[in-house]
Amino acid sequence: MTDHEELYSRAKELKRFDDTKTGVKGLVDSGLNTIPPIFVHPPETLSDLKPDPKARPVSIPVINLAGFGSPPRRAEVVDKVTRAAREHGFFQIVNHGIPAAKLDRTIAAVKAFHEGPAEVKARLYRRDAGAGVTYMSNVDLYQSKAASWRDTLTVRLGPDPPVTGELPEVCREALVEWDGEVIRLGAVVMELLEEGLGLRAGRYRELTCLEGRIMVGHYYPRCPQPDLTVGLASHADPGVLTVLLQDHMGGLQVKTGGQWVDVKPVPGAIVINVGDLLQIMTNDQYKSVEHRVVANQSEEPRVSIGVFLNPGKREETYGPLPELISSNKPAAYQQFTFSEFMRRKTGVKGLIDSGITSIPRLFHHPTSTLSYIKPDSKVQNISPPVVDLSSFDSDRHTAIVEQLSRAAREVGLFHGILPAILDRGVDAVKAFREQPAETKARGSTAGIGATASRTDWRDSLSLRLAPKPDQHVTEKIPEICRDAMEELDREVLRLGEVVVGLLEEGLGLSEGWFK
Ligand SMILES: O=C(O)CCC(=O)C(=O)O
Ligand SMILES: [Fe+2]
Repeated sequence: MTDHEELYSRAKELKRFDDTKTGVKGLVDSGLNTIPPIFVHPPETLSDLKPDPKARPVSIPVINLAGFGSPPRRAEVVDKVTRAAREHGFFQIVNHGIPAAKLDRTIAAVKAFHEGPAEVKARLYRRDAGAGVTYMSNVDLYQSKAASWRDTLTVRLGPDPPVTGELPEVCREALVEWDGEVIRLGAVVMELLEEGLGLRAGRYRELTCLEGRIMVGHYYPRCPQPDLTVGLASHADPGVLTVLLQDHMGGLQVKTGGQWVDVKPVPGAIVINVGDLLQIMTNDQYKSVEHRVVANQSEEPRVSIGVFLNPGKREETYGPLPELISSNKPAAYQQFTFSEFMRRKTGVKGLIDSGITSIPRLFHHPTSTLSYIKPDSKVQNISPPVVDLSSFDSDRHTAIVEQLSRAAREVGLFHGILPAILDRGVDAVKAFREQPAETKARGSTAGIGATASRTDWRDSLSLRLAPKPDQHVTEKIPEICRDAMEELDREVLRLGEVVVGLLEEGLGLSEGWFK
């Protein structure tokens, strides 16, 4: 299969899976023993899943909140919470005041939804970011390189409270109650975290940090090939703080000190982690760290419920708090609005336009990738050959075939030249990118992909032009670049035929062999 055919068949498989509206649980219920190829992760992800024999014993702190309200214990608790947020960005809390029975009830309610009637779930199955309640498998199904073994119920809880009637009946009461507990607990933790930085009490409240809440109820069914996929790919949470309730199954891992560490389930504990925005607001004092969930290999499904606490005022500007900036610690980030930060569809350009001077953590690549990018001093300066195709049907023909074959064998890269059309194509794509964010958001697939595992410094406008471009498709091309894109497509096809013909000749193949 060519790369293009492979992409095309993958897209069809994704759509087919999505259209079942029964998620990964539906696959498991159908009794399969191998996972579909769309779930197989690339080798670099899979090799990183294996336990590291050189790993040092590190554990994520479990902090006892008992007595945190009164002076002698308070300082101790503040110290522990602050230290954990600085070192690991993750900690668990016990004796937080929420009875164990309520934790169990919340988990059971989400489990009951996932294990409930397929029709109820199918009715909520939609990829509509604006909807209050949605059920789907893999929020980034069409953006990620590989799908993960997990289904999710998502509920928008704030700033506007959900229309409770939209919540599935089986978990309605439990989730509304859980939201109340998270608001109370989120405030306790934010107060401890701000006290540890010497901030004035209630600073987070002024910044509406707990008002924009999104709840995700994840369901990780048994995976028949847990070595080939993951439950949730490595990512950092974009918001301020995440309050996470996990059941007793385990599988959540955090990257700390360069190694993956299990967040072991502790009865009655709640997991707290720092999000990107809190790292930014604290000017890098608290860390938002990468975490992931391995695929569940047990018969019993794993259930977890995360609540992401985000600012309610999305148009307010956020950035390092002035109290945390000094000449020793200059601002590591500029101010930007939360919607600028979160609105996937404004893409990287949206971030640049908002005036950032350092790139948000979510764009940082691991050092293992970055070391490849450094120039290698031992390598000579080689650049892809430029082959001049003008008058290729004249006496230069043999020389051109020779040059192209050599370029394809040695470097695999070269280009023919169509200067005017190339320039028009490039200008058209630029014109598209410079349009107002709303225009682009309408049809664009560009994204900053905050939930994707890694993010690159690029936005893309993708147009599916083959195998059969038709009127319907071309009409969808944004008008501002439609003519130039169509012209470029025609030229690329023409050039492709010429180059392939010359390559066939260079290899001694019959004319039309590739076709
Ligand atoms: O399922 C879990 O334990 C982790 C969930 C998570 O990290 C998330 O939803 O962002
Ligand atoms: Fe997360």
